[in-house]
Amino acid sequence: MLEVKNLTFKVNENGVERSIVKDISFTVENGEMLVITGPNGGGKSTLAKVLMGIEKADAGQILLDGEDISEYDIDHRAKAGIGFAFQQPPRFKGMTVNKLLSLAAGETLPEHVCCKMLSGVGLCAKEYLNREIDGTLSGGEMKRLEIATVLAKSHKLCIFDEPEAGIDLWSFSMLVQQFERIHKKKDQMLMLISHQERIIRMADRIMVIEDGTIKKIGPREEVLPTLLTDGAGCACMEQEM
Ligand SMILES: Nc1ncnc2c1ncn2[C@@H]1O[C@H](COP(=O)(O)OP(=O)(O)OP(=O)(O)O)[C@@H](O)[C@H]1O
Repeated sequence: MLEVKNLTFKVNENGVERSIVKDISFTVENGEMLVITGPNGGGKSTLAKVLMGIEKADAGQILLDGEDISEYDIDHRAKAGIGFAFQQPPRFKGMTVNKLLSLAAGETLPEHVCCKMLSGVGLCAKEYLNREIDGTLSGGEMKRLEIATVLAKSHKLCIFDEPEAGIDLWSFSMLVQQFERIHKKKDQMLMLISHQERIIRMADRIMVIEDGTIKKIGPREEVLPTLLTDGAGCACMEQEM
């Protein structure tokens, strides 16, 4: 279970302090899929970064299965069980796709396992397995590789920030299937930040973040209809792909 208590994150812009995440508290139950949505600039990605340890909270507490991880750095949080896409996968000479997947999994993966992972995110394994992670990969290919690295091993909590961004319809469908598969097993918590109706519809609970605060949180059946009718909700939700 993830418990987030009174989380606050501020930035200093030209000497003026601004709260981007304002005293946010919520929980994610074991096996639950929480989808976070809301208008652009509301603070969703920042919240994710604070949870991952990329940004340091100014106040508040984060507990993962009762363990206080608030002061942990990124590596320590990853070890504690938080999985998230590499924002910038390592791009040094010799880092191939299969090496990256093995790195993410924490063990040397046999080729057939890497192939399965790549197919799962819509990448044709044969073409990618030995390819170097460099500037020749397209944005959509990189995004899917990032997602494959998160899925490479089981975590207590997986965080995906707009997994739909920049990927084609076919790959998006494959991703949705991956999320459904993980969700069905109920052994990992999933936190997905998304504007996509198809992803929002998979949620057990939906949390709407606006202006750094939780505007709504509740079961899908309760919150989804309000997104469809609410002005702000409509603005933040993209049509089904
Ligand atoms: N380090 C920073 N310094 C200054 N402002 C920041 C910083 N990080 C985020 N912001 C601002 O905080 C606000 C929230 O940004 P964030 O990326 O978290 O929003 P979001 O809800 O994920 O938006 P979107 O739906 O567009 O992805 C924005 O106004 C952004 O410009």
